[in-house]
Amino acid sequence: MTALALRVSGARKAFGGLVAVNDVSFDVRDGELFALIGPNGSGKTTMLNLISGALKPDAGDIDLGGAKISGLAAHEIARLGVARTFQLVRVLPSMDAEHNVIAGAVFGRRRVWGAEAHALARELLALVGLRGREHVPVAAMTYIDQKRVELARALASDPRVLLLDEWLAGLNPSELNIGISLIETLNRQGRTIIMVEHVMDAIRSLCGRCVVMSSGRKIKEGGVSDVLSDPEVVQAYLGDDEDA
Ligand SMILES: Nc1ncnc2c1ncn2[C@@H]1O[C@H](COP(=O)(O)OP(=O)(O)OP(=O)(O)O)[C@@H](O)[C@H]1O
Repeated sequence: MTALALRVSGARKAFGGLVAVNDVSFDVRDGELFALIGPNGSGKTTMLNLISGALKPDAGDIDLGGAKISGLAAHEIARLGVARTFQLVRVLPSMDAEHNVIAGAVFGRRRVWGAEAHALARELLALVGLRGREHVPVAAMTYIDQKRVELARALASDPRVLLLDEWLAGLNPSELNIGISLIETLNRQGRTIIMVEHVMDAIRSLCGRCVVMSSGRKIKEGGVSDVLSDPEVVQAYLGDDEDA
């Protein structure tokens, strides 16, 4: 059996009276492509923020490769091997694509500099479909290309766990197919990925296991096809539609 990459045990985070993440636990093993799903506002992004250290849990523990990371600062967690993309892309707009990726290489787990960092950046930009666009300022790129840059930057740190927060959102159907096969390629290369996603076809085709959150709680965990046909899960999503 492969090693444990990430363990979340009893994580809790409240914003005032609102418990956004309520006693959530799950394990992700090395090499897994794992989904965190649930209706809008169920706590998925907050859970990613707890893992990456953008927020500190009020209770519970998060371990990376068996070592406790909860409570550490975000930059320390990044160094230890957690990288992420954001729901609303965060790139350095005045810099070109290559320098954005180099920034990831410098601050992550794999610290490379100089010519090695440039070569790594070019390799990763090619992997995400941006060969030949290394020197385009990111501000001049389309949204999908900015997402690609952000993903390449996250990969540049060689993370043990990669967090993708709705990376496929906003893509048109052909971009979506490209995005899905890119994530599949990353996982086939051995990358451990936790994806928060609303595109269910992508979850079905990509992920082995998932956790479903609703109102801050984990309501289901298991194989994707079993979980998505579970009546409680269907009801959680239908309830969300009625609220919308
Ligand atoms: N910084 C914050 N301050 C106060 N409330 C917050 C904060 N961040 C999130 N929340 C609230 O916590 C709850 C969970 O939000 P979160 O963004 O984690 O959900 P989500 O499942 O990622 O939603 P979506 O699918 O819409 O992105 C929501 O009610 C949200 O309004």
